[in-house]
Amino acid sequence: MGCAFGKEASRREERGEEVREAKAEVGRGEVVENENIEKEGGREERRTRARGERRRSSKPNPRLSNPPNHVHGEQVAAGWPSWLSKVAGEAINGLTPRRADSFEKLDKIGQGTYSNVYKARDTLTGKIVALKKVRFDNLEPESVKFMAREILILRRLDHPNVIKLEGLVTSRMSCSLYLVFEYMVHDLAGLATNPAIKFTESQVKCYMHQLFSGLEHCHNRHVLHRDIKGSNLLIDNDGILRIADFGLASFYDPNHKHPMTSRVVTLWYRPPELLLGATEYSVGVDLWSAGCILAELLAGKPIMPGRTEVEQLHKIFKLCGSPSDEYWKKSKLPHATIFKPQQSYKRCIAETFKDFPPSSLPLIDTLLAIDPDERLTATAALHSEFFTTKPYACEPSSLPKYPPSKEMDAKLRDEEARRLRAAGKANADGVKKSRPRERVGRGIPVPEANAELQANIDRRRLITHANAKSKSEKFPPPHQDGALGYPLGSSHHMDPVFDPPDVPFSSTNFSQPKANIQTWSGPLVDSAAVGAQRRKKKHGK
Ligand SMILES: Nc1ncnc2c1ncn2[C@@H]1O[C@H](COP(=O)(O)OP(=O)(O)OP(=O)(O)O)[C@@H](O)[C@H]1O
Repeated sequence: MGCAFGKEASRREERGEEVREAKAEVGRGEVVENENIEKEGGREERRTRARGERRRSSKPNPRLSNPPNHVHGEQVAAGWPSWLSKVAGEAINGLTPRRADSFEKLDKIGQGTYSNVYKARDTLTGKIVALKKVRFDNLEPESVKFMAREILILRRLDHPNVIKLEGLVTSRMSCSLYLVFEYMVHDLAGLATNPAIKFTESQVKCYMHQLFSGLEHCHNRHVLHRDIKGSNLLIDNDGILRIADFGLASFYDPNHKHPMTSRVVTLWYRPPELLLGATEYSVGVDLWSAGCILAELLAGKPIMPGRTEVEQLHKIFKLCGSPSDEYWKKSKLPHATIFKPQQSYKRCIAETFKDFPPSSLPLIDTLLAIDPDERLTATAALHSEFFTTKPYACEPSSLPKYPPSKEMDAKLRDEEARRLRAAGKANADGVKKSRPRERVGRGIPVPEANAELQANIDRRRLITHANAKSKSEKFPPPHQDGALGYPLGSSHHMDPVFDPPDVPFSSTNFSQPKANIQTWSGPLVDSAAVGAQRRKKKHGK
């Protein structure tokens, strides 16, 4: 997407339109379900109509509209702040807020683009919970509406493999809102990236079975998650996996395809149709991500860690084959002409993953189909050979009890390792100075994928802080994506030069996990200290 968008985006930025356009992108994308969320007023509506885009109905969407006055009054009387009831009345309908002082905050356990997550004790029940504190910049209606959509979606779902919203915490005078969830001690990314943990085939089946069951439920309830990745798959101490973070999720209508934004799903797990700009898509997007996760669990590392959208598509085509001419013609994807590779690639899933259990290959093959219509549904995946041949999925309760492990811990571990490597390198440099010949023939270091991911996350945070809180801005705007190694104004064609050499997936070892794994990853960030640091920075600016 690099430079065509990049130039356009810089021009827009010059005109001061970037933020507005980002919102409009979401507005265009989700006209039907989120009509009232994403429309900003008459001007936007006129623009949509002028484009001739389909609108299901001119009636307000009752799920998302402001409540009538008497409901608003009732909600305020029940303890909800007026700003929340005005903008997100439907999302909180029928609920009563819990008071913040009925929870005891214990630790900060996670940080998202627009939230901080804390471990806390419910003082009424003694239960340990996770409190997701949603940040609102000046109570901007846009960000409140996004959070309202997340709440509405969470309330629509009820399944053992989907995180359960247990309540909301706020008060009439409060400017913040906490979402209460059951506390989950691990996430799949944290476990999968722990070098001390190697999953067996039946353990991989156990996690994947739970993922497909959760996805089946979401899709049956007409919810697309749109950000399936390891760090959003939370796992408790009984081995139960729950799909979490519905911040990018959307309702969809399987019978009436409607346009949605293509700027969703974390890059490594983003399907080709979204990279190519598709705005009409369906459950296939989540199934592509699930296919990436299945292969990642078996390989022991992410299978397509692209650094830019261009590089991501290139990695996809190299593994999954470049699309046929028929597909290019049929799909009419907006960026097809820009991204069509000059060279065609043969699909090589079976060769690349030759060491994987044989029953996994047909499943991976169909989940990673370039054409989303060819991907299995979650229900079909659950009935696939992968789950019906031995070794069967183990029981979640038989999974080993791991020490707490989250992607955040893995990042801290990576940072520590990097720090140690840097320190070692500094020492070695001192030594090398006296022995220059040793430098000859040194290997090229393996690219640090997580550093890229971290850079992305940091940039996402920057963007989110800088702009209005549109969830579509979680991903770098195209002109910034260009800055990641795809210079503005250079060729749009994918050139293998941009793709670092891939490491083959050859030595996967399905060994039993070690019994006594002690890989505690250091103290969690002290929220008070972080808060103080942030305040300092803010005032320092
Ligand atoms: N129920 C929970 N139990 C334990 N930890 C949790 C829970 N929910 C979230 N977390 C932790 O907090 C982190 C951020 O939560 P979440 O992904 O919901 O927020 P977000 O702002 O939408 O994040 P992102 O920017 O990644 O989309 C998660 O990666 C996870 O580590």
